[in-house]
Amino acid sequence: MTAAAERLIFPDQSALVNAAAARFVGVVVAAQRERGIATVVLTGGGAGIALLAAVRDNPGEIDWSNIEIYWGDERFVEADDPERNELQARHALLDHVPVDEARVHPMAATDGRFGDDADAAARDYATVLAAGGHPVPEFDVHLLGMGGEGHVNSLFPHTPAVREQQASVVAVRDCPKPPPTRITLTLPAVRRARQVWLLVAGEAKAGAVTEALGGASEVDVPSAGATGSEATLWFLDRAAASRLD
Ligand SMILES: O=C1O[C@H](COP(=O)(O)O)[C@@H](O)[C@H](O)[C@H]1O
Repeated sequence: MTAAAERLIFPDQSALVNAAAARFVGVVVAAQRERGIATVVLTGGGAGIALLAAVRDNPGEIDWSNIEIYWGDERFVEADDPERNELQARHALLDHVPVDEARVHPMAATDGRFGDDADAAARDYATVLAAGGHPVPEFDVHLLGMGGEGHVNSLFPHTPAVREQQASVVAVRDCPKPPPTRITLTLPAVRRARQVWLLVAGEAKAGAVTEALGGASEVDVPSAGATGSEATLWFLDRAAASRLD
């Protein structure tokens, strides 16, 4: 089942990030109370990393030993490259809280076990996702940023990756946004999440927001296909929402 998208509009990115961070803490704590463990998917990008820094400032009652952490996509570069979504997430949050490293699941880097074989790295991450017995866990929340052309994770318009219906994770080459080689969860994997949150700020994204929420196809505007089974929340600042009715 897919939930109708809900729009939450804030004056600016800072207000958006603070509201999303507070809600993220609430979802994690509620999942830990209900199921003992929370399962989240992190994203890169400006708002996604800012959310992690805001959670670091106000972590509420999160039990850091009982949170499984995955990434929705990764730039396929060396582990210490500042472009890595993992590295940015570690600097913003994970290096500062007592997470259980066995529950932190970064995607491979080019200086890791698969070298520059992005397909092998993607296959490996599919195995990581499947370790719990389902091809993809039922994530409590999957965070997403969105690019100005509507990309989410590393799913760009009109690419094989955004059309992928079988694999949970694929390698992507020749991305229009650098770095060119990436690894990404596919839309069917994103849709395993109970809640999908899109964190979108800035006028440059207003057109894609309007198209995604106006019924565009996911091949044209990948964010249109990013939905959760229980909730799909669009956290928008006024600029990003400026072309909505
Ligand atoms: O390249 C990426 O871009 C998106 C959006 O980033 P933003 O800075 O425009 O918000 C991001 O969510 C994704 O994880 C990342 O790899």
